[in-house]
Amino acid sequence: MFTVKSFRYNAPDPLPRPDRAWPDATITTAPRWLSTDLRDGNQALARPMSPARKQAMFDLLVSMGFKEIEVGFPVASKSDHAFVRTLIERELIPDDVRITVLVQARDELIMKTAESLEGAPRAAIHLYSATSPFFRRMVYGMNRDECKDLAVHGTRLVLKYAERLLGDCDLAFQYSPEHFADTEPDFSLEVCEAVMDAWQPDEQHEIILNFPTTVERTMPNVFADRIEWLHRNLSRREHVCLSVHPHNDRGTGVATAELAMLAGAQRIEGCLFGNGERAGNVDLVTLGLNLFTHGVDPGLDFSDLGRIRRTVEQCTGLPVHPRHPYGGSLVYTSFSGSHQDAIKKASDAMAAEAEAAETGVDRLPWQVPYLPLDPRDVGRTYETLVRITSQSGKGGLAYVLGQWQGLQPPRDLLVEFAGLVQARADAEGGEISPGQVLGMFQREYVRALEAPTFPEPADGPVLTVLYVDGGGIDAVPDRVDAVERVRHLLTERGFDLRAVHHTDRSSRKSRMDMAVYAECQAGGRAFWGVGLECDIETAALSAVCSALVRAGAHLAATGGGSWNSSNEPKH
Ligand SMILES: CC(=O)SCCNC(=O)CCNC(=O)[C@H](O)C(C)(C)COP(=O)(O)OP(=O)(O)OC[C@H]1O[C@@H](n2cnc3c(N)ncnc32)[C@H](O)[C@@H]1OP(=O)(O)O
Ligand SMILES: CC(C)C(=O)C(=O)O
Repeated sequence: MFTVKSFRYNAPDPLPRPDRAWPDATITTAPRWLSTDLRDGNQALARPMSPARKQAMFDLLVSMGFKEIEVGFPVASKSDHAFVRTLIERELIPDDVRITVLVQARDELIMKTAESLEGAPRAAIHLYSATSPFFRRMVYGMNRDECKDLAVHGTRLVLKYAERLLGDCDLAFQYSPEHFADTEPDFSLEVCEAVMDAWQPDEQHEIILNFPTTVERTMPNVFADRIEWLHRNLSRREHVCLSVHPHNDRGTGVATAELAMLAGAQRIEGCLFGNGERAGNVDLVTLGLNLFTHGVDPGLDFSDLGRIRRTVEQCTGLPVHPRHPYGGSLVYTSFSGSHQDAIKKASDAMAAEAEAAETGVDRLPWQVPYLPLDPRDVGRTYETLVRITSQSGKGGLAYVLGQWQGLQPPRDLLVEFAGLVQARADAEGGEISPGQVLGMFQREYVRALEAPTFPEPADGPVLTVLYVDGGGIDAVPDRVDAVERVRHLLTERGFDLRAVHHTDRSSRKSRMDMAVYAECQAGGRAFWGVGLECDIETAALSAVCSALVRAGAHLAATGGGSWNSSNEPKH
């Protein structure tokens, strides 16, 4: 039985903050980003990245615009060390990019780490030591002072080896009190102050103080309170870059990072698509595109998110979840009818607005419901926007028919067709692909007219309405004439044609590409037929023929009567 174990687990104490200001703040600029895909991400893989994959990841990060890239833990393995050396010796680090390497506060390790950076034009050493009471007691066996001394000692060692080995390098320094979120706030501050006393940050030498959740155990607001408290209480604040390193154990890494920014964090460390230890590091794709969708420049290029996803999947060997925010294969796809209907209507409305304003849709504010952004802004197409299942309705079918064939069937036809598609989807239980939708539409409504052959209309159905949609009819100045020609043609043949409509904005592309939808009433219900032909007359005849044949077949099958369906034309 699953029982609550409050003796084992409890919420960390919040920091009393009666004067918190972050809830009223807004994010107006992007933070500095550090990608730790090649370090925290890589160390969490069952099969760490090969040199080629590391290089592909590095190239991707550079191409996206990352300026700070943690490239490994050089003393952890030969391959981490070799990768750092390759980047330096082959001069693969762009001038505006700083690589970072991680190391523990241990003499031998810091020396080797500094050695690994020899020849680098610019780099950062990232020193970490744990500060939480758990860790002090269970792992280090240290009291607070000893734990603080460990961090200070490590900082002095970085200074010592930097001076000895890295004189020509523009070297930055970063310190992380590991398990910060589980550490007493006053102790975190005390350790950071002591580290700063050793590093002596000034205008020329900032210090990056990086606060990790390490294991996410607090709610984002509790973390934000801590960050705001540090932001206000750290000395030498103008020389400190306040950085955060959220993990995602509670599934709130993104919220933690965003609230931390409100609270004063200037830099975020994370991984693309949230790779990293356990439930991952904070996802930089989501964070960046959250900014983008609020109109804030993330400073990172997400214009080809498909390429980013494929590269990350190849490098890590981990698939991105289909529902992953912004990048998942399904996140711009809607299956349910009312969503599809709204997407179709809003897309059409935006296209009309753009046309009226003589501008592109991409110049208008995004106003399509159920879609967080225009998929084209991240290099995704509209093709998979709408997928048809038993949850779909006429709006979705209108979208598919419009998108794939430029067809704009009238509403009543769509209502009928939706019934047919839904019956099939219900029976088969799966998705009906666009190809299947088009095939069903073709088989059901469209009949090629090899010769202008007709069933006799005499004692049968009444042809009520025609909808004409064609590039030709829109393009030619005599479009009224064209419609009149059709009316004449059909009435001459004895059809009682009640109305002819034509589309205002044709989606058919060429003059030779006409769509005509004909409705006839028979046996108390409507039957639709569609003609897709090169000229309006043939398309109209074809549509009428199809509607009549369908009506005739139905009446015959239901015993509702029939009419003379001779194939001989009247004329
Ligand atoms: C939250 C994070 O992601 S931190 C990054 C974690 N990444 C890694 O651990 C990958 C790289 N690390 C390694 O490959 C190895 O741990 C090495 C190469 C650095 C060291 O290996 P080993 O000497 O065999 O040590 P091992 O990892 O088993 O034990 C760690 C020792 O370092 C101490 N230690 C752990 N963290 C730190 C630290 N930040 N600063 C100083 N000492 C530390 C431990 O207390 C332990 O001490 P002990 O030898 O007295 O028991
Ligand atoms: C080294 C630090 C920043 C870390 O990875 C963590 O605490 O999660």
